[in-house]
Amino acid sequence: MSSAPAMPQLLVLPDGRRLPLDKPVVSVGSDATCDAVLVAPGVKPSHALLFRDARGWSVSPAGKGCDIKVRGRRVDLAPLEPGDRFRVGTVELELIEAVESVASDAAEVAPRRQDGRLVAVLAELSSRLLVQRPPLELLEVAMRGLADVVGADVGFLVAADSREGPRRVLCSTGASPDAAVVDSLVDRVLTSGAPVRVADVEADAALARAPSMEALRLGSALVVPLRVEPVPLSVVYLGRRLGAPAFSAVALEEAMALSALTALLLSTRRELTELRAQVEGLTRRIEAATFEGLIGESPSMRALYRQVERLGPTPLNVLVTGETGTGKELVARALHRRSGRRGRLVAINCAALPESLIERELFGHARGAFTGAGTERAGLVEAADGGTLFLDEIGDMPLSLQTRLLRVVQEREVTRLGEHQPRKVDVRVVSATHVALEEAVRRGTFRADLRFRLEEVRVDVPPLRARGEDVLLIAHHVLAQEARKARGFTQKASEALRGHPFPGNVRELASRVRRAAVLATDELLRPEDLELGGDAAPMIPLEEAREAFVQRYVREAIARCGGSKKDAAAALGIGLRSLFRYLGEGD
Ligand SMILES: Nc1ncnc2c1ncn2[C@@H]1O[C@H](COP(=O)(O)OP(=O)(O)OP(=O)(O)O)[C@@H](O)[C@H]1O
Repeated sequence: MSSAPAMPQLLVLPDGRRLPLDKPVVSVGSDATCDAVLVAPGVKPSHALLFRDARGWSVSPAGKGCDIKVRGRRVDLAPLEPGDRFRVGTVELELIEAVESVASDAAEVAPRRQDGRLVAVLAELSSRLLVQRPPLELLEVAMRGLADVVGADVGFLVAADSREGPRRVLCSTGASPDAAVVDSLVDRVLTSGAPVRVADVEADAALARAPSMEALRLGSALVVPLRVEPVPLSVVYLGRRLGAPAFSAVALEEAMALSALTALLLSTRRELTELRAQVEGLTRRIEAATFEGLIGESPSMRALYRQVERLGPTPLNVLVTGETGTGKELVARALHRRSGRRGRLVAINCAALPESLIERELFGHARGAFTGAGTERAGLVEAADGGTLFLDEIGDMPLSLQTRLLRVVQEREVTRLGEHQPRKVDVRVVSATHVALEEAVRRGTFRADLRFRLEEVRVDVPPLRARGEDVLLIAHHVLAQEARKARGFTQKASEALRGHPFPGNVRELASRVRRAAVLATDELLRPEDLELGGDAAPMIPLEEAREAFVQRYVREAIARCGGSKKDAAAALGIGLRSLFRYLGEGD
């Protein structure tokens, strides 16, 4: 930049258009936001980037799989000379020098700062963020942008892992980098975090002898902090050569503003990257933790999957028990799918229909069996022949119908209403209940013989609050299905989900997440979005509240012990096994 201004260059597009290369980085691709938009086979939305540095222009692919050929050879990075042709996908482009008049205009104005440069640099940085360049590359764009905006002849990005740690030059523009790392100005800014402007180096004898000033023959310098990951501490060092106008106070302000904006953009990018990684990690976990539509990786759910795998192929009638919304119907369907039975799964909810309707639906009827029975009709028992009959809320089956049902399970035959001749059926019955059938038997509302027939084996579905992290996996799964703006949960929301007792179990969780996803406007859902603030918690039985509190307290203790369950158990005065039990992760 200190030498005579280079001749402006143009990029010649296939249709003859000439794009002036008047910013430090020019993007090429099929996306409308690119500087050079090329809609052609083999051109990716963001395909190539042209950079300008002290040596001139270079071209590089904008991402993986973006094919670029210079002089017939595939390249990852190649310098470009005027007259060079290169291929982006199937399209050939050419770099040429601008005509004399443009060059002389530029030379006449010879601007140290060009209008719109700041905006161009920011636009460049944001568009790079969108194509997910590695952070170091982004820092380089930021550093080059800063140098460009303030009209510096040289620029370095110097980083250190600690205030006293060794300094490293991560990237530079305009000069060999070694000089800056031992500079006292760099030390000063790295230690204090405050920017420094030296308007006239020669006025300060000590500074004038500083290695960078001597080696690079600098007349003025700006050093500004840049606080962004992945380097804990970094500074941008900008210099103008002896004889050039000194950096003004405005230049320092501009450099600071751009540095702050860069930091903001890069930290947003980091948050987004983290969120993406979190979502990808969870998606993989969800895939690995899914069994026949049930999601869960907790020991209790894994035990359930094993039980379903074992029982599925047997002819045993299964009673599925569990609180409301725990997934009993999903378990019944899993049992059917794992049964290998060729018939259908036919379901009926015994609590949802009046007695007469259940009777007709289940057992079918002959023509004229009752008023309105214009035609004969097979019932659900027959429809489930060769398959599975799922009787949901079996505890609500009216006593009068229980005898007929007993015949189905005991004799394997069904008699339609209005008929006398039984028909043979081969059904396996899976029933579900959220109330204890023993209790119903004791009260006299359920036949003991029917209970034993239906409960040849029992599968207990655990409540959601006893499934540890499963709540988060299911929450993420529901959120992903909604495909709204919200893509994850804040740390606090995750904690609130883990701590909530969920009396309505998975159904309650799913509806909370769905509602929050529809209403929320941010990328991360907060506890308030899920209505998991203190007051909104529903009243629950004391025993459940106690369990939930203990679980939350134990989790908090683990967090306070830096994640060590052993230390947390010791601090709480309980054994490790008890700690796991309180966490709902079994003995
Ligand atoms: N482990 C799970 N993973 C993902 N989704 C689940 C899981 N368990 C249940 N669900 C979903 O939660 C909802 C309620 O499940 P389901 O109807 O099977 O519960 P249920 O115990 O039969 O309820 P009820 O006692 O009210 O009949 C359904 O939308 C179901 O898909």
